[in-house]
Amino acid sequence: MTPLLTTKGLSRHFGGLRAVDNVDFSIEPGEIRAVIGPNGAGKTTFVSLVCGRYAPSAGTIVFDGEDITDMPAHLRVRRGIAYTFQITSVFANLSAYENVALPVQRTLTDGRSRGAVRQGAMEALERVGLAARAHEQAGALAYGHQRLLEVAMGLALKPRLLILDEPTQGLSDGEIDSFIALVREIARDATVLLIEHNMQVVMELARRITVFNAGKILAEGSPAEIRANTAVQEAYLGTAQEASA
Ligand SMILES: Nc1ncnc2c1ncn2[C@@H]1O[C@H](COP(=O)(O)OP(=O)(O)OP(=O)(O)O)[C@@H](O)[C@H]1O
Repeated sequence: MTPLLTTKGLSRHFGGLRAVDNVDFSIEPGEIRAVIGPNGAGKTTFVSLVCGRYAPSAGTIVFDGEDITDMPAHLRVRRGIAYTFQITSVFANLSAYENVALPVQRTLTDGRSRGAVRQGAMEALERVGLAARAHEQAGALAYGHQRLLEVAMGLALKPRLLILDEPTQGLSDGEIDSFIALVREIARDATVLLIEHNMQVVMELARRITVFNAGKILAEGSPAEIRANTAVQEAYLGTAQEASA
């Protein structure tokens, strides 16, 4: 199968720091891929390069056969790459509906008809279970609902690749279970790249896991392979266990 996204030798330096260092990565269409690794490993920087928020210091990015290395972020959105931020980024003073209507408008090239905006926005809110709260002010929603609203904002772009950066951070156990079901549903027609610290979410959702450490890919494999990998245990799972002990 032809990969949906491939990076070759992708690097981003901040002064002397190699935040992302010579990364060769690829993801197949329809996959749910988890990206894990200790704090500061370079995960957010890596996906920021993919979505065009940062320019790489070196390397190439190919999306669906097209070299997008130098493409501005808004054109990558048009190609189907959507990114939801690590930190809640909803517009607090707008309604849930208005938050989702904005990205819907970005996808419409046909004069932004009100009917099409409404349909796209309501569809995205329904998928995350927020349709009944469409007219509530986003800033007044519960934290878990704000995170779901962000996912709806990503879905409103009708992405082919949806990048979720720590989407379950701050969610309750019940909300995490619903979130797992939601990502499975999203993956029926999109590829999902998920940066995630919660290992239960990672192990349940991902077919393959990519482990970052110090800007490089330390390991890649199935959940079982990653669990059994001693280098990963030392670099990440070990510290995670210590942290939760
Ligand atoms: N804009 C920036 N300027 C300077 N250094 C940066 C910048 N963005 C990230 N870094 C540094 O790059 C390294 C990688 O950071 P990054 O946020 O990509 O890691 P991460 O794996 O996403 O971590 P976390 O799990 O904590 O989100 C860190 O040392 C970070 O301090």
